Amino acid sequence: MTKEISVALVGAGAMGGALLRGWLSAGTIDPAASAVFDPAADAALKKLARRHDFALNPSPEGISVDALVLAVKPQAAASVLPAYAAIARSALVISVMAGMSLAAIGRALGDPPRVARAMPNLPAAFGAGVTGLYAPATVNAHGRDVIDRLMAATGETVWVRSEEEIDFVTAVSGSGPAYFFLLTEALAEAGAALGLEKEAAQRLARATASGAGAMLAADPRSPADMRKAVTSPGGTTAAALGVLDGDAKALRRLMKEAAAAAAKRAAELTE
Ligand SMILES: NC(=O)C1=CN([C@@H]2O[C@H](COP(=O)(O)OP(=O)(O)OC[C@H]3O[C@@H](n4cnc5c(N)ncnc54)[C@H](O)[C@@H]3O)[C@@H](O)[C@H]2O)C=CC1
Ligand SMILES: O=C(O)[C@@H]1CCC=N1
Repeated sequence: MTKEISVALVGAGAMGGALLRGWLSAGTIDPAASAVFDPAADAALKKLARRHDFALNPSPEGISVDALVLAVKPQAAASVLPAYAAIARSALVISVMAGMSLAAIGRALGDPPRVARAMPNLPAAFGAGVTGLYAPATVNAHGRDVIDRLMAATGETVWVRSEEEIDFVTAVSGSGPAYFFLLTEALAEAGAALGLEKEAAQRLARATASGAGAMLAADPRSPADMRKAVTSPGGTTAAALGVLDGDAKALRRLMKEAAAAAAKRAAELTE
C-alpha cells in the first residue's frame, strides 16, 4: 500500500479548503500527522479537524511533514510565509498561489531546497478539478510523485514544461471555471430576455452547462465533434453559432483576449 502523505496546509480558504477535503475523502493524507494553519478557521473547518483528527493552528515549531502546501493570497504571502520557513527546510514545498514565483517563494521562506508550483481549480472540491504542475530539477522523481498524488486526489493533473507556463495554466483552468459560470449566467439572462420566467431560465441554463460538462467528462469525442452533433444544418444551433462563431469568430477572439488578460495579471502579480 502507498504511504499516506503528511501535509502542513497554510491557508484553508476556498482553494486550500477544497484540496483538504479532497485529500481527506480520498485518503491521500495522513490526518494524524498533518496540520492546517488558518487564523480565520470557521466552524466547518473546526468540525473537520475534530472528525479527522488533524492539528488545527498548532505552533509551527517542531512540525515535520512530507509536504508544505501554500494556499494563501499572493498579496499576503510575503508577510505570512516566513513563519513556516523551518517546516520548509525539510518538506517539499508546493505553492498553489497564482503569480507567486519560485524565486519569490524562496525569498519568503529562506530558500528551502525543494519548491514546486501547482495551479489547481475550484471543481477540486468535487473531485472534478484539474491541476497544472511544474517542478524544477531540484525536485526529484519521488517529489514529483508526491505532488502528483496530492493533486490527483482532486482530479486530473497536467505537467507543464516551464514555470512561465503556470501563468498560462492559471489563465485557462485556474480561472477557467469562472468563464463557464459567466457563460451560464449570460445564457440564463438571454433566456429571460426572450420571455422565460427568470427561475426557469436559470434552471435551464445551469442544467445545460452541467449536462455539457458531463458529456465533456464522459464522451470521448472532441468538443468540436460534440458541437457538430448538436448543430443541425440550417437549424437553430447554427443560427446561434453564426453569432458566436461566425466570420468575426467573436467568442474565440474574446476568449483569447480574456486568457491573455489573466496571464498578464499573473505575470504582474509575480513582479
Ligand atoms: N479560488 C480559486 O479558484 C483558486 C485559487 N488559487 C490560489 O489559491 C490561493 C488562495 O486563494 P483562495 O482560496 O481563493 O483565497 P481565500 O481568501 O478563500 O483563502 C485564503 C485563506 O488564507 C487564510 N490566511 C490568511 N492569513 C493566513 C495566515 N497567516 N496563515 C494561514 N492562513 C492564512 C485566510 O484566512 C483564508 O482562509 C491564492 O493564492 C490563489 O491564487 C489557485 C487556483 C484557483
Ligand atoms: O483569480 C485568481 O487570482 C485566482 C487564481 C486562479 C483562480 N483564482
